[in-house]
Formats: sequence, C-alpha cells, structure tokens
Amino acid sequence: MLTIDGLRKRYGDTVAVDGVTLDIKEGSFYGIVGPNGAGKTTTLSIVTGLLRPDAGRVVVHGVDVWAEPVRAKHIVGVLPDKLRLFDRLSGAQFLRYAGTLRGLSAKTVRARTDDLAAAFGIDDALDRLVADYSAGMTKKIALAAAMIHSPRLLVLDEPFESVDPVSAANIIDILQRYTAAGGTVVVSSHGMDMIQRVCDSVAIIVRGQVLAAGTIDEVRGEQTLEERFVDLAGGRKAAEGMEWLHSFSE
Ligand SMILES: Nc1ncnc2c1ncn2[C@@H]1O[C@H](COP(=O)(O)OP(=O)(O)OP(=O)(O)O)[C@@H](O)[C@H]1O
Repeated sequence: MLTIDGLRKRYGDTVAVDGVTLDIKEGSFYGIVGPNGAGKTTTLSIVTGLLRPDAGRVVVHGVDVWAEPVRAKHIVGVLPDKLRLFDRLSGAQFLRYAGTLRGLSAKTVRARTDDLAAAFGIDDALDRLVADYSAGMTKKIALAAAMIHSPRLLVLDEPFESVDPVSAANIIDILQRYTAAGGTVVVSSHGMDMIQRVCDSVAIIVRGQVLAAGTIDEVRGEQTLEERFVDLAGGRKAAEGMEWLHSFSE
C-alpha cells in the first residue's frame, strides 16, 4: 500500500531524514515511533505530499506521490502535525469544505458529516466555530476531515495527543474497523502502550534512520516496546547536575 524508499531530507545543516525505507502492507495498522526530533513528522509530511524530499521515492497504491501528486492525494487522508485549519468556519462548514475539495456531492458530504460527527462525539459542536473548539475537539474535526473522502490510506501524525481516553478508545475502534475492511493506517505516536496494543507493525526511527521495523513482536523481542524503544533511543539520561533545582529560591 505504501512504499517509502531511501527518503532523505535536510534543513540547512540538520539532517532530519537520513535514508528511511519502509514497506507498509494493505490493511496494516502501522505505528511510527521515535524520540522528539527523530524525523517522524518530516517523513510523514513527505509521504503525504506536503514536503518535497531531497532524495527518495514514495509510492502509494502504485502512484508515485511526487510524480502524480493529485492522484496520490485522492488515495490518502492526512492528519498533519501542526493543525492549520480554517478555523473561522463552523465544524459543519469545515467538513463541507474538506468533502467538496475532495469532489464529493453536497448530499454525500451532509450524510458523512452526520456520521463522522456522531462517531467522534462532536455532533453538538458542528454549528460552533472551529476556533472555539478545545484541543481534543480540534483534533477530532481534523480527523473527520481526513476521513471524509474514504481514502485507502490514513496518515495520522499524533492523532491521540490532547484526546481524552474515552474518545481515544472510540477513535481506535473506528480505525480498527477501517483496517479490518482493508484500509491502511500509519500513525505516529509517543504512546508506546497504545502502539503495542493497537498496531500490528511498528518502525522505530532515531536520528532520521529506521533502527527497527517489522511486526510488533519482531521489534520488541522479549522486551516491551517501550524498553526496546528506550534502548534504541540511547537509554535514559541520569538526572544529575540539576541540584540547583532542589535549592528553592525562597
Ligand atoms: N521547518 C524546519 N526547519 C528547520 N528544521 C526543521 C524543520 N522541521 C523540522 N526540523 C528539524 O528536523 C528534525 C526532525 O524534526 P521532526 O519534526 O521531523 O521530528 P519528530 O520525530 O516529528 O519530532 P517530535 O516527536 O518532537 O514531533 C529536528 O531536528 C527538527 O528540529
């Protein structure tokens, strides 16, 4: 469903992505994990056609993202990292915008808006401005917009950040039913327990490189995913040299 081949991206002197290669199968619930600044968002931005790589190729369901960006974007639904939404629209207007942009008819958009709002528990907020939504509600309306055109692949950058546990469980349920029906989900998250529980496969990215990738069991071995992650990310830092913090100014 998604082939990422030899991606590279640098920002000035900073190498953000250093040869990332991954193969993600149709129907997979695929987790991307890595420490802060590891290159996850940069990788996912390139995969979804939001950022041009210095080198490498991304192919989504047989379509080269950078050779045929419009075709590729029909296949993919994206929840970007920094949510820059048209927040002077109401929730309903925002979803209508997202659906119309994807070529859906007004009738289809209306029906899907109702279904998505009910599924995400934001039906009461559809007539309010997105600017007035809480962080979790904003995440949910952006997720709904990513799904409205029923894409084959959902690329979700930290979808559970700011989302309450009940809503997160609800979203996971929606995504699991989507993958069971043949949809593919790629999700970046810092929630190791969630990734271990929900995903079938995972890649650990550190300093722009894939240090481990495969099924959850292949990657974690005898350890928990979190232990394996901490090992590959260079271990925990000892909390020394911060004695001044305990000297209290008053
Ligand atoms: N627009 C930019 N300009 C310059 N440097 C950038 C830019 N975007 C990202 N970087 C740098 O590239 C590296 C990778 O960043 P990226 O956002 O991809 O990491 P991440 O794994 O998503 O991190 P986090 O878990 O903190 O969200 C970091 O060193 C970051 O400072």
